[in-house]
Order: sequence, then structure tokens, then C-alpha cells
Amino acid sequence: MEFPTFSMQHTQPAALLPTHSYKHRSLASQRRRAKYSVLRPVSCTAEAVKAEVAGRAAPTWKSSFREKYSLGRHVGSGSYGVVHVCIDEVTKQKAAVKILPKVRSKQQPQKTLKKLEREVALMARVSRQSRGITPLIDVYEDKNYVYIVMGLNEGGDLEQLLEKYGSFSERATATVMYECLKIISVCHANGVLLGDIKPANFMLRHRYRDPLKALESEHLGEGFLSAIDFGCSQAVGPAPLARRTGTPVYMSPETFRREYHLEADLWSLGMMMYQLIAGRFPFWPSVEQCRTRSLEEVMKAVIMEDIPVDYGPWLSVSPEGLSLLQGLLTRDPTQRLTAVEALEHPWFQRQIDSGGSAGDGQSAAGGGRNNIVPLMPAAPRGGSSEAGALRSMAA
Ligand SMILES: Nc1ncnc2c1ncn2[C@@H]1O[C@H](COP(=O)(O)OP(=O)(O)OP(=O)(O)O)[C@@H](O)[C@H]1O
Repeated sequence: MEFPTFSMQHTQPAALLPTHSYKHRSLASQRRRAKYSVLRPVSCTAEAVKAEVAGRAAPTWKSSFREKYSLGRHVGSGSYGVVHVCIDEVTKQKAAVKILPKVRSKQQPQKTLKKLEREVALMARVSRQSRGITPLIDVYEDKNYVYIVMGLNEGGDLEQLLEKYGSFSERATATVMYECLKIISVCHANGVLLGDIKPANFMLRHRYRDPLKALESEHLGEGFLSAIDFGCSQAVGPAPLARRTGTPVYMSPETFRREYHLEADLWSLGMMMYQLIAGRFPFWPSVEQCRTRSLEEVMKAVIMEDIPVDYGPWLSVSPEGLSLLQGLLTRDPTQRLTAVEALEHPWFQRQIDSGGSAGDGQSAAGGGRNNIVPLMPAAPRGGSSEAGALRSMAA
């Protein structure tokens, strides 16, 4: 596939990702795209996925969580769920359990239950298809809660890494992005939109002494990164989706317009790439500023505002890296790279296969490998403090 290069000369003096489409497809790419798009209706009409997930793929909800597991330490909280370690009383195996209330304020219990069923069903649909998706182990319920038992990820999520270590080097970003794209391509081939792609929803499976260094220099093996949280996921068929779901600052322009398809995930991934490299979002210089924006302000920015790549960290990013970013942050979804196309982008070959010679392992933030400059201030996570643009809107 031919990818347009984005030379550094173009970034002077004020480089902006163009808001119009840029993609010039080769014939081979168009064929691949055609092949890929017929996958959608064949493997995954919304009805087929619903029927399948409601039937054999989805586990039966059991009612004896506390008989089977003992509850361990708290490992995380989201907008709705709290996550704990749990231990199988018989095998002594550790897992994670996400405990979600069946009643949410301002929402009918029936609707909440439907959402929970969808989250479990879609997770079940894809969890065994890729090592990069946290495996679903079991589901339990009692009068007030649903308990989703899943594989335990011990290395923290990418947002925690951003908060602790600051922005990622180009090479670490490429390692993460490649894994994310593999996960997304499996979900999309199964007709599942992830729906809430952001650093907080990808976790390192294992703990590393220096995680960013590990991402740059070690062969971490298949499935080192694990996708969590299918609370905003949807089964996708030929008809476009209309429900606005996800976390506003990562939502695609077409999601705001209530007419979107699988491509919306790739925009969100582009926004995540921007954040990993720059430690901020394109539209506001700090995460704090983003937190206080209304949905309308975020929507306006996502639909219309320039995406600057002419400052600090971007000046040392390779042309291939900028080209991938541009391919993902393309406002016209029909011109945006698909997951399969993005996986073939030469940036990955340069950064990963050749040991990051293009970026030379330098931190995109300007520091060296061992001198990563924290750009993003630590901020309280989850719960009511995480408002507006940074908070998930579940489907
Ligand atoms: N399998 C897991 N292993 C370890 N920690 C986990 C696991 N799943 C989730 N967590 C931790 O718990 C936090 C909350 O989980 P999750 O994002 O699924 O909850 P949520 O209520 O759906 O969140 P959101 O606000 O994104 O809707 C995560 O950010 C992560 O730190």
C-alpha cells in the first residue's frame, strides 16, 4: 500500500493536519478495502451478532459469586464499575472482577440491565479471539450487582502510565499502537465496535519495573497489551450507528453527527496516539482545560478545529509517524485508514522491526530514553471528578 509521506518541511512554520481527506489509495489497497468491507455484512450483521452473543457465545449469568470467589484488593474504578482482584476459592487462581450496580441514577433499571447484557455479550464475542482482549471468565449477578470475572491485568493502564511517566517515545507509541490495531482489527472483523478507545482502556498484562523502557526495548510477546471495558461497545451491521457513546474528546466527528460505523474507532485511536506522543489533546494545552469543556465545545473542536503538529514533541516525530496520525485523524470516515490498512503502515516496520532507528528511541517529548519529561499532570481518576470531555458516555 502506498502511504503519503508527510515531510518535516511541511511542518514549518505551522503544521496542521489537513481537515480534508488525504488518502490516495493504490489499486491493491482499494481491493483490500473492498474485501474488508464485505466482511461486515457477512460476518456481522447487528442481528447476527446479537443472536450469536445472546446464544452460545454469551455465558449464563450465575448467582453464587461469593461462594466461588473471595474478594481481594481494589484495583480500579470507572464511571460505573469498581474493579477488584478476586481469588477462586478452589484453584486459588487470581482474576479481576468488575462489579457494576444494576441501578444507575437517572436511568431505568431495565435499560441499565440491557446495557450490562450487551457489555458482557460483546466481550464474550471477542474475548477468546485475540490474546489482546482481556478474557471473560464468568459472569454472576445478585439482586443489586453484576460481577464480570475476567483476566487480571497487573501492569496498569496506559493513562496511569501517562500520568506517572509522561508522554511516550515514538517507538513506545508504535509498539502500543500496533497492538491496539491488532485488537481493533479482530473486533471489527467480528462486527464489534469497541466504542471507547482511550489510554485508560488498554492495560499492560504484566508489571514491568520500567514500563516505557520495556515498550521501547523488549520483545514483550503476543498479548502484552489487553483491552478492557466493553461498556460502550456495539454490534455493527450495514446500517450506521446513531447513539453517541464513548468519551467525548476521543469521539469521532461522525459519532457526534450520529451517523457512524466501525471507522469511528480509528479516529479515537488517532486521538489516543496524539495524546501518547504529546501528553495532551490537540485542542487544549492541558488535560485540566479539556476536563472543563462542555459536550458542545468538544464537538465543535473535534469537527472543525485544526490539529497542530508544529510544536515540541511533534518536531522530532518521523514523517511516517505523522503520516499514520494523519491517516487516522482524517475527518471523512470513508477516507480514514481501516485497522487492517493501518497495520501495514511503514511506520511500524521502521519503529518496531528495525528497533526504532527512525526515532532512535528518543522520547517524543524531547528527553532521552531514561529521561522522559512528564507533560501531563497527575489527575484524580474516575468517579465524579472526571467530568465532561474525559468521562465515558455508555451506550
Ligand atoms: N481486567 C482488569 N485487570 C486489572 N485492572 C482492571 C481490569 N479491568 C479494569 N481494571 C481497572 O479498573 C478501572 C475501571 O475499569 P473499567 O474502565 O472497565 O470501568 P468502567 O466503569 O466501565 O469505566 P469507564 O469510566 O471507562 O466507563 C480501569 O481503568 C483499570 O484501571
